Amino acid sequence: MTQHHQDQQPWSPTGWRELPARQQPAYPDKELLQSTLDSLRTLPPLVYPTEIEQLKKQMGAAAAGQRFILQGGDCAERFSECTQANITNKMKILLQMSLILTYGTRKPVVRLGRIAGQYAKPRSSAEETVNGVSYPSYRGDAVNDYELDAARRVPDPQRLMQAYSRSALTLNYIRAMINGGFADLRHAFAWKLHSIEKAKKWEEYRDIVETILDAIHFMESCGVDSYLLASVDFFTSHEGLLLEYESALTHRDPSSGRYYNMGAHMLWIGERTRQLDGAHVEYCRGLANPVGVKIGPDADPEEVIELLRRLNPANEEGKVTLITRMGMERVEKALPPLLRHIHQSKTSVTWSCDPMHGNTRTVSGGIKTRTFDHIEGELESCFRIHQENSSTLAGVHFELTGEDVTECTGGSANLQDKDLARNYVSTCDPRLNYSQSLEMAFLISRQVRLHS
Ligand SMILES: O=C[C@H](O)[C@H](O)COP(=O)(O)O
Ligand SMILES: C=C(OP(=O)(O)O)C(=O)O
Ligand SMILES: [Mn+2]
Repeated sequence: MTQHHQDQQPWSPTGWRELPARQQPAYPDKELLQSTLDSLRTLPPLVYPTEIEQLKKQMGAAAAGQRFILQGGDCAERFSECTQANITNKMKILLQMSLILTYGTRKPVVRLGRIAGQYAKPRSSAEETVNGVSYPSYRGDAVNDYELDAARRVPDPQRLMQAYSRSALTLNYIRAMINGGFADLRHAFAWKLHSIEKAKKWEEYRDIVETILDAIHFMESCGVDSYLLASVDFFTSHEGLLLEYESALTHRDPSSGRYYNMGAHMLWIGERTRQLDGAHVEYCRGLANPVGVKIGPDADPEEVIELLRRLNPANEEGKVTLITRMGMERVEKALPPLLRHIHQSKTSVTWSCDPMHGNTRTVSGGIKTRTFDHIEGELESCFRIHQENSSTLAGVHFELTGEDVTECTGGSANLQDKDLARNYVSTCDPRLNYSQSLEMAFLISRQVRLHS
């Protein structure tokens, strides 16, 4: 099969098995894997095709500058964190950020959580060594246990079923909250989090909410019905890493004949698994879902164009989002040629910036962190470079949490490396905490206004 003809070949949800698949768990118990996948295939989908199409339309509108995408959540969700408090706090920070962004940019925000399925992680190294002992690396709760115990680090297929169930439970609660009016703008003061006293930006947020509430009261007193403010669209996404799991959740929609991954509204392909002739690209090319691809600083522009042709042969708007994650230092050199080549190729792309993954540094003791100023630096460069190249940055992609964690340094509380140990909770990459996330939303609003 030649590279150029692969996209014309027939596609099936499991056709990727013919191609090399990176970052897949080596399950010792193959029979248990098969029976788990068989059960997963029979279970009801988590999302519905019309919702997926709705998101694709919104992503297309964002590419045209009519909307702005906020994609965010944990690096790795944990099964143990599938609790009311945890889900509520994540929704609170995402809703607060989206309100700040809507107000600041005057654009509707596409709310896309890294949530309800973000349970699998690609790793740089297959093993980690602690106190001279080697263990298989933790690959997310869908694969193995975080606990440092050799037996518990062995990939267990039953975890796939737990991942599906926890995703369903999480999404069920999100839907209940939204249907119940939790996202109603008139309740924007109630999205208060415990760590509010520490969030210097809360005052600024409160002023925005007061202005919005005044406007709503004015509208209502004019007789305008404001019931529409009671509900919002909220979509789910995760890295489409574990291909056996993802293909078990892929179903043909009988009314359109198209295949949808019904485990999430959007999937993305990671920087480590986006090889042109690899299994992840092959799997994703047959999906009708919007698909993201992470793009690091070493990506070859011609290869990215080929990737776009492969993933989006019909050049459908909103179908592919390129999420650049180049790092503050490398973005200046690496992004402009990519934008120019893709512009010339006339392929339709939604551009997003992940200012987290190119800015990771390890401090003594082996803790991974990211500096607020570096994150902001990449984001600002990205906005400017897009404008200089007549391109639109349609959204942002963040690892963040509503909790008061100490994982990234800087921000208004000016966390230092020495503070990281205080409340470092993430099992993989460092997330912006509640106050840093709020602050970031104001910075993004400013950038969107400056560059549109
Ligand atoms: O979340 C992204 C990757 O899984 C993560 O950055 C890899 O981390 P590692 O380099 O510690 O394996
Ligand atoms: C693995 C991730 O990112 P990347 O593929 O960009 O390294 C991630 O988003 O957690
Ligand atoms: Mn990550």
